[in-house]
Amino acid sequence: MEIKEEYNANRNEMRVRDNKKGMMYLVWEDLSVIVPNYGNGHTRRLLNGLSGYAEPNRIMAIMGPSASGKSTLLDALAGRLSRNVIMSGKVLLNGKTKRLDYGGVAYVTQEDTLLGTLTVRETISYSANLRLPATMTKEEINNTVEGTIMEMGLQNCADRILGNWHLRGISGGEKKRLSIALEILTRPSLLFLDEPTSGLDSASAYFVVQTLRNIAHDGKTVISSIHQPSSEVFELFDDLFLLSGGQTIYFGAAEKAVEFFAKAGFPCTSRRNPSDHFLRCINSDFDTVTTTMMAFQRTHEPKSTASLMNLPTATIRAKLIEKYRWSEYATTARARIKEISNIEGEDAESKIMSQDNWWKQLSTLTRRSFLNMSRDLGYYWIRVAIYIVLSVCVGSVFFEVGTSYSAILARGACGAFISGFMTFMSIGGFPSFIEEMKVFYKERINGHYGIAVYILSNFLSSFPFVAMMSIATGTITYYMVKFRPEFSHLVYICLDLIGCIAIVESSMMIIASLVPNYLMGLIIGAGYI
Ligand SMILES: Nc1ncnc2c1ncn2[C@@H]1O[C@H](COP(=O)(O)OP(=O)(O)OP(=O)(O)O)[C@@H](O)[C@H]1O
Repeated sequence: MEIKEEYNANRNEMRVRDNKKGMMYLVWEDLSVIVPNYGNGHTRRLLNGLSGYAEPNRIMAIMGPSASGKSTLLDALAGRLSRNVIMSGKVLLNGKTKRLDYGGVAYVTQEDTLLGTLTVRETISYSANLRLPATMTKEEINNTVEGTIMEMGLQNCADRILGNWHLRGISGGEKKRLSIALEILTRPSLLFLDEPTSGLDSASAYFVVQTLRNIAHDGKTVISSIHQPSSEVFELFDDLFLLSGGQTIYFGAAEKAVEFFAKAGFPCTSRRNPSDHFLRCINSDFDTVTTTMMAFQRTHEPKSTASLMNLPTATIRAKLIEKYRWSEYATTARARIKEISNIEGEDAESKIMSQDNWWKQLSTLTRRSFLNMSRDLGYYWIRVAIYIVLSVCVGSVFFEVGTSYSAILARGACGAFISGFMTFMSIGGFPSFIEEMKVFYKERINGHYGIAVYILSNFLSSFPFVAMMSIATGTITYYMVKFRPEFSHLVYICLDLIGCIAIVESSMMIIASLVPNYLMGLIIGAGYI
């Protein structure tokens, strides 16, 4: 109870601060996205001349059949389109043309990118320490973390690990709620969500959208794509953008969508879920199947739907597009777009500029990375064991290699073995490393921290493991083989030096097993620079 009260007090404080920062009005006009080289030199249109707006205190649903362009629209608005597509048209934030890769904007992706070795509470806590203002005290941060856990209904799994490819952890729905929790933690002024309710049961979906609605009605702008919401969930949305094949079927107040469909000649019966009805009218993916099923369906469907069955969906879709274009809803939307385009809000604070707590970020990332490495068996522990076994093997084969003539060849072979085996084994850390890279990429694109902080934190967190592996393997091999240069023979001096170099090199190669971390960080970093 106490935590909840303190959490609310913190939230009120953040609310006042955020309101000072200003609200976010987003407008897009004649927005098109094309793929120029879509096989055989064809061009494919993913979005076709879309116009709309999103304003504070409202939550918008982007709905449409699969592959209708919902994620592409969200990506276009959030400035996250992939490089192989071309965007045209205008996207204005508070009346200005800008990329949205700066402060106050958060994006919850469809895929949950999380570190499987951490618990729910740890994940939220590290994220809070990375992103909440440096002025907040430890207690305030803890209260915010606990409050967010409660808000997303994650109390029961707060201390369970998330799980990854070899560890069973929390469920998919809990992961989804955690991904949302991470983004709402800082109460962003503009929040994009790509299918936040996928994988959730109907009650969880309702509570999640209810929370998003509360956030929106707190002066924030929330835009979310959603697949088939229940009627209760649908009612929570203020605005609706209905898409099909990258074209606008309807844009306006969600409660008026049913009226639009009725006026267009495709009414939804009172007992039918409106979102089901809309999708049924505009999903033309199965038109050929529909034709063969028509006869069967006409006898089984409710009356209003049966009337739809007489037309192929592509025809219904084309009619709706045309009706919307000349409707009062489109006229109202155009007028509001014009109004909002002229609203001059405050600039969003740059994320890069807001990174005033560099040291805090470095220590948080280092601790998180160290915890991840130490908990993930595959990252270092298994390799430490294998390296030690391998050095004992190599040491036994070349045990006290001696100074005879045949020892010349043996020394050469030993050097080759050491560097070969050890280098090869460095690949073992890759799966864990790839998981971490995905998290880094997501956090980097969301502007949580800079590349330099990430690379440095990686170096610091992996240093104890590298030192342990190098010392263990290098020492074992050196003492078993007994590379001690015989100063009377030049050949031995050379070979032993090479052997020693090989041991050093193998240690370096173990360090090189970390190099991917640095290299990838640098490569990605170079991409950003
Ligand atoms: N970068 C890209 N290059 C080529 N095709 C793309 C690209 N991005 C999206 N597409 C295509 O555009 C279409 C729309 O994709 P999008 O992910 O926006 O659909 P969606 O409505 O979000 O679908 P779903 O509900 O299934 O997630 C798909 O056919 C997809 O293959």
